[in-house]
Amino acid sequence: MQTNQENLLPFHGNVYFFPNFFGDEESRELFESLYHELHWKHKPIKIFGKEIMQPRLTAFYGDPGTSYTYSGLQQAAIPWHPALSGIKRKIETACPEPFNCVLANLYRDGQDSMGWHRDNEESLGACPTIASVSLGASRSFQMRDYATKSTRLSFELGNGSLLIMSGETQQYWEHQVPKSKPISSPRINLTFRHIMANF
Ligand SMILES: O=C(O)CCC(=O)C(=O)O
Ligand SMILES: [Fe+2]
Repeated sequence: MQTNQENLLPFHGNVYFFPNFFGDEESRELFESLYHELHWKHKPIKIFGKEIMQPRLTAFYGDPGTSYTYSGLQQAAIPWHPALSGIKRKIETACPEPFNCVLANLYRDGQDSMGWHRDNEESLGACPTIASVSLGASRSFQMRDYATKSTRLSFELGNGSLLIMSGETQQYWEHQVPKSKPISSPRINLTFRHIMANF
């Protein structure tokens, strides 16, 4: 990705952060329409062969024929919601990538979370660019070196922020959104991705 932004990773990969990519008012309106209009589902994932419910709700949107498999869960894309395609167009001004889908996560409150993982599915290619938009409650997004589990970084992903991960990030770094007891309001996160054909 071409940008004048500072790379926030110290080595192996690139992370760029735009704290106010969407204005407060616009972000609040987007949150309301996505919260009420996306087809949120509570789905299981397979971990070591065992099915467990994800600690959050999800929805997967994208171009016709796009499907995404992760942690034993296959999802076919629902056709773009107009609010999601509007957000995608705006992101593409900062990050001109051919995104063809978006995985939406709804963290209902601070009890919802996402554990340590890498977005390194083969269908994303070797060096995927992932654009992550946050709306609603602010949550911390932590990263650490995958091999050593050290060099921890933490970013506060507030309402209207955009975080872009690119280059070797998904090979060398893992990330999570930990639980946060005091948070009682919801957060929506949208990760725009490009899934290659034939997966
Ligand atoms: O909620 C977030 O900020 C992260 C979401 C994420 O890591 C993912 O969808 O793979
Ligand atoms: Fe992720």
